Amino acid sequence: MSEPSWTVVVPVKRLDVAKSRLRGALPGVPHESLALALALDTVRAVLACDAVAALLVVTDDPRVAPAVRSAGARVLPDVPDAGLNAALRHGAETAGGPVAGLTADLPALLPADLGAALRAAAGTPGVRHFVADAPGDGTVLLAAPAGVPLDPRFGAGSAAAHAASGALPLAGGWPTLRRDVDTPADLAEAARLGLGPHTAALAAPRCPAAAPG
Ligand SMILES: Nc1nc2c(ncn2[C@@H]2O[C@H](COP(=O)(O)OP(=O)(O)OP(=O)(O)O)[C@@H](O)[C@H]2O)c(=O)[nH]1
Ligand SMILES: C=C(OP(=O)(O)O)C(=O)O
Repeated sequence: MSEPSWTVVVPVKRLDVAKSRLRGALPGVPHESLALALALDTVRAVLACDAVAALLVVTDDPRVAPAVRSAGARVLPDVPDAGLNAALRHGAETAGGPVAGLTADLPALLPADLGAALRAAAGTPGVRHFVADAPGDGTVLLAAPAGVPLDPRFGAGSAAAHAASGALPLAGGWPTLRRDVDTPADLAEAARLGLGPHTAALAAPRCPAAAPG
């Protein structure tokens, strides 16, 4: 087993305003419960990854903080109303050392996929690396070695923005890492990969109606 060395920073937005593109994805399931489940399944996989030394969750949400703390993460208060990149910078500057920013919407994430990507990111010293999302235009992970600022450029078109900033794309497959969930279609794709327990509990098909007759 490789020596864990990475601190992973996972920002989680306040649940009442998070994942707006997912609203209505699971009829009858409160939206905040789904947003929380996505984050908890992400956190669970990060904490089970053998390349991760520590997990820092950047959040102000009163439901998220105790839940991720009890799972084993350290919690850092968010930078109020400053956005995802500010939250990532804040976490990375607090963490120090090799640091990887990760989105909190990866409910199918497997520790093995994350570990493989982090080990690949350690391959070229002194350089930042990123993992694009499944469509290839967004980013799910941005890794910086010790002494190199994370310099996050998450948002629309972030894969090109990270490449333009000098970060190198990591070309591994890692389907469960690349499958972030922004829309109901993304959630269906993630379900095909296999959801973590928190999201699966909400997304599991309702008991089929009793067969007629
Ligand atoms: N702490 C913190 N986390 C954020 C912030 N903005 C986004 N995130 C997190 O970053 C991850 C990826 O961002 P998005 O996919 O854009 O999430 P989102 O903004 O909740 O989604 P939409 O409302 O659908 O755009 C999500 O897991 C969010 O929880 C922020 O301002 N602060
Ligand atoms: C945060 C990102 O995008 P999205 O909001 O689509 O997850 C990103 O890919 O950098």
